[in-house]
Amino acid sequence: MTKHIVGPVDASIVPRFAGIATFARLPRIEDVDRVDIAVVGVPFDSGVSYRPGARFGPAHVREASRLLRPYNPAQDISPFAVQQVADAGDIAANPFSIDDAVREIEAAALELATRADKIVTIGGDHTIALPLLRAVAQKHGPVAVLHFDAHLDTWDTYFGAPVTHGTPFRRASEEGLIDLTASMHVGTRGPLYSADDLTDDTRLGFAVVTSEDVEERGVAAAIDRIRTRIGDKPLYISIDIDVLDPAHAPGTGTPEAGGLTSRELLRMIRALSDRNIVGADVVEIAPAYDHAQLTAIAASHVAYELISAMAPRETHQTTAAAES
Ligand SMILES: N=C(N)NCCCC(=O)O
Ligand SMILES: [Zn+2]
Ligand SMILES: [Zn+2]
Repeated sequence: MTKHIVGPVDASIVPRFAGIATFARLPRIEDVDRVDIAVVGVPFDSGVSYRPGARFGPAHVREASRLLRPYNPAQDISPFAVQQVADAGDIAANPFSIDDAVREIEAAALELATRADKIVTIGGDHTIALPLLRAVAQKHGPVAVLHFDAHLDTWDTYFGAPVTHGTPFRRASEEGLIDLTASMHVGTRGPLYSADDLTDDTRLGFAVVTSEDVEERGVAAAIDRIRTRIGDKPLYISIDIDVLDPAHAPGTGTPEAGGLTSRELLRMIRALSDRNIVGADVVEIAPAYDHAQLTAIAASHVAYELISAMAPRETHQTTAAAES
């Protein structure tokens, strides 16, 4: 029996600049029966250490995602036709209490997981990866984490606060949410507090492909290291948009020079389409510092490649029904 899949609004019938923005003009979750992938926003940025504004990231990425088209030639897949993808709106997270917000995000992600097989989250600052990983680990156990970021985000505390956007992977490691034999940071660079930041991170168990490694040895070598490291483990991909060079993604809270190009990042995600991706986030998009939607366009393509990489390959592709 063919499953009925509701695809994006057809841009040849309703201009793509018309209508309320859902991600990629997909249906809202309320408008479909079953969901393979839910795209959900987490407009929360109370965990930032520098520039605020990522709370406006989800709306900004949705706005910039209007131009995405249904067929992805780079992965030879129509990601919205072979699986039901829907926009689940935003999680309401308390902006005045990080503790409350983190509880609310975990609870909302668990609730959403009863309706959707997989969740792709648009942030929000990187604090949100902690409650998202708590929810994912309840379903899958400890997951391999592939973390694209300029920063390690395994620092301990800021001003004594343990849950911030610089600490999610330290807390998640301590809580046993991460399979540390199969996890790695990609694209790290820039000034640190001390050399201990690196040794602490290595002691936790993460492997690292730095931004300099990508430049020196090339993207193909980076992809080899990533694929070997994650193997066939359940994989959670967390992408801080500041992994991109500020030239490619200026709209972010803690930019660092010398980063990846969007082309390099998209290629690395495409190389994961045969892996068991169980969830993903794209975080730290801060529109107040963006120009010409540069950062949001990059983030929307990153999310599109993630959704494409998650798509089932064995299913025969059908054309998505255009519904508005
Ligand atoms: N997760 C992001 N984007 N940044 C962490 C930066 C922490 C710091 O201020 O040192
Ligand atoms: Zn970062
Ligand atoms: Zn980060």
